[in-house]
Amino acid sequence: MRFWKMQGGGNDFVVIDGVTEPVALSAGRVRRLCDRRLGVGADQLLLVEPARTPEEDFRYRIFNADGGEVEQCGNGARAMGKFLFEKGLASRPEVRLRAAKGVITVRERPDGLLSVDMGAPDFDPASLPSTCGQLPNIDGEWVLSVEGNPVRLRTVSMGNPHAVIRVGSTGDAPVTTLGPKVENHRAFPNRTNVEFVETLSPTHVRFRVWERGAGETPCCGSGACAVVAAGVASGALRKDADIHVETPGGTLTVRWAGPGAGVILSGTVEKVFEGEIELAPQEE
Ligand SMILES: N[C@H](CCC[C@H](N)C(=O)O)C(=O)O
Repeated sequence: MRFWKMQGGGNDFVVIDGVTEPVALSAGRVRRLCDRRLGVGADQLLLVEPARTPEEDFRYRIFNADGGEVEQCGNGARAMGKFLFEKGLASRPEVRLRAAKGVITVRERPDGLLSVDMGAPDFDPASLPSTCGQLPNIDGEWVLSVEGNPVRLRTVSMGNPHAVIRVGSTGDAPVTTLGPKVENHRAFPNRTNVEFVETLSPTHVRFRVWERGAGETPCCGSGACAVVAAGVASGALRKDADIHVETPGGTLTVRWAGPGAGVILSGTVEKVFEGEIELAPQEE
């Protein structure tokens, strides 16, 4: 099976062309391809397939390293756009991708950055889905009990679920301890991504992320969108302005003009290498 290895902010992907010829992907095959010892290694696997309706140019499918197919991936959309442009499957400067929760448009900017309109955020906890709407709410934050301890968070759906937790400093945030407990909390029937965010100014945030189905990753595009949407909703971040979003793997620029507007995610993305991998048939 041929693939491209790509990364954006250190969030890395195996990208597969299912347009030129159909590709069958079982959860086991996805886990093998994403395995950093037994396969290529990646946070997610991205598969592009032919369009099914006139509203999109391609169908865009996302699988986490644990093999589960999910609704959205922002850095992945930017990588997929570059893949399609470089392989000549789409003509620059833009391409419409049908993700599980709607069509998103990826553009290559004159400065070479790839940007994507991720669509409007949904702050209704039920949209994640989650039962957080039944919890106490303090200043717009749900108070979730995690092993008896109160954790304040905002829920944001970008198509995929996000729980955004404010911290004093990302450096000592409990990403690997509290992250999985929130990811797998019964309040999130489909689990959730968990962001730990430190606001530095109305146009500058820093966050670390525990990703659903992948663990701590260096950068998360949809997470950056959720962080900025939550920050604008709380008044901590400026509306309709370029927000500088720092992650351990690199920086992204995110802009949200407010309710009803799409969240625009921009940043670099690169092809690391391309290759071919033999997979045993039993991994179908
Ligand atoms: N782990 C995410 C999918 C990948 C999101 C992230 N890599 C991004 O750039 O948006 C989820 O289960 O919803």
